[in-house]
Amino acid sequence: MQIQIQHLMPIPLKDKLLQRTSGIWNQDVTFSPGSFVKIKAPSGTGKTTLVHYLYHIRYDYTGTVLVDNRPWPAYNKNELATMRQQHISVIFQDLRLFEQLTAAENIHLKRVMLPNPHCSEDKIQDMAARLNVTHVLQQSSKTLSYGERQRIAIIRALSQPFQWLLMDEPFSHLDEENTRRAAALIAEECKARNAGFILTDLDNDQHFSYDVHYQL
Ligand SMILES: Nc1ncnc2c1ncn2[C@@H]1O[C@H](COP(=O)(O)OP(=O)(O)OP(=O)(O)O)[C@@H](O)[C@H]1O
Repeated sequence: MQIQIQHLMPIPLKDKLLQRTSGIWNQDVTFSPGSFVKIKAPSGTGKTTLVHYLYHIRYDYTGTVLVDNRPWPAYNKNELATMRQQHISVIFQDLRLFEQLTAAENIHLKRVMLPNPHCSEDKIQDMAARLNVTHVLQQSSKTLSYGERQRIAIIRALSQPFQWLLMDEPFSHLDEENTRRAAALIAEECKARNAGFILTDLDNDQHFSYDVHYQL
C-alpha cells in the first residue's frame, strides 16, 4: 500500500513553514510500501501535525494525502475504520491509552477488534517480556510511568495487522536498552508483515536501518 503526499501544507503554519526548506511540506513525496522512513525535525515544525494528517484525524491542510492512490476524503467511515484496524497502525506522541483500563486491557482492546484476533495471548505476553513490562500489565494505565506507557502503546500498535506503522517520537521516554529492545521488536514485526513505517523524531539516530531520511 502506497502513501503519497502532494503539496501538503498545514494551514495554521503556512507562513512559518514557507520560510524554511522542507523535504516534506509543500513537496510531492511517495512513501513506497515496506520502506522504513525517518522524518527528522526540530520541535514545533509539525511532526505531530504530519502524523495526524497521515492518520486522517486532522484536516486543516491544503494539498493532498493519497492512500492507495485515493485521497483521504474519498474514504467513507467504514472504509476509514477498516484502514485503521487492518492497514495503518499508529503510536501517538501522547500515546492515548485509556486511563480507566489496565495496561493489558488497553492492548487487548486493539487485539480483539477484528473477528479473528491478529495476535495470540502468548504473543502479547512475549512482547511484554521483551519490553520489560510484564509486571505492569495488570496495573491501571494511569499509574504507569510515561516510559512504561510508551512500551504498552508500542505493543498495542503491534498487536493489529498493518501495512504502515506511523510513530511520533516513540522512544522519547525510554532508556537506551529499552529503546534498543523496542526498535528490534518493531523492525521484526514490520518485516514479518512486509510493512513499512514512518517515524518522526527530533534527532538523528541509529535505531533502525532506514531506507530513506527526510527533513521536515
Ligand atoms: N490546531 C492548531 N492550530 C494552530 N497551530 C497549531 C495547531 N496545532 C499545532 N499548532 C502549532 O503548530 C506547530 C507544530 O506543532 P506540532 O505539535 O505538529 O509540532 P512538533 O514538531 O510535533 O513539536 P514537538 O517536537 O514539540 O512535539 C506548533 O507551533 C504548534 O503550536
